[in-house]
Amino acid sequence: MARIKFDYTNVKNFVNDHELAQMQTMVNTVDRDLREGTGVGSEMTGWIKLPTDYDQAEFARIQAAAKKIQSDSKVLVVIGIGGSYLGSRAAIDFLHEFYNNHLPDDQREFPQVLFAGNSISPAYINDLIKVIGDRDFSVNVISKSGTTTEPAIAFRIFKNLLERKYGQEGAKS
Ligand SMILES: O=P(O)(O)OC[C@H]1O[C@](O)(CO)[C@@H](O)[C@@H]1O
Repeated sequence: MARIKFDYTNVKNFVNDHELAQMQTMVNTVDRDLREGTGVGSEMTGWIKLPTDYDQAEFARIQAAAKKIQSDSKVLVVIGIGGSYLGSRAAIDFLHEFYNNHLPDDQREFPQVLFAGNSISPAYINDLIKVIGDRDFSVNVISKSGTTTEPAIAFRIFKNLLERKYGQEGAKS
């Protein structure tokens, strides 16, 4: 795995060597706790092994779904609130140029990604539906519990729109 290098050369004008050495002890302890799962809250650190230890079959299913959406949709509506949508938003933000989402369809390599389900504003949903227009769209619902009110409302609205546009069976694929 590629290693991340921390270049603190410029910090040396402000922080003395002995201060950095003191911090090293703390860094070593935290590093060991994270790697060995011995620290407080270690049950929440499964993400550390994600780059190498993950469900490969599930990953393949996600990649196949992404390819299908890229081939048949101009818009992907990501429904979720809080941590359940900010992960995808962060990944999209760091992988794309800033205004990628605002480019015309023929200048974007991937579908426009729009977000829903993070409020109960009917105006927001109406505006979003207007932006989608008559373009083909897909929906990705992200919810750990499946019971959160805001995404549950958005899911019902977009499920209805998908069924009206593609029929009950077509809406599922
Ligand atoms: O993923 P769920 O179950 O819809 O829950 C969403 C909630 O979970 C959190 O992501 C974390 O508690 C909140 O920010 C958000 O309101």
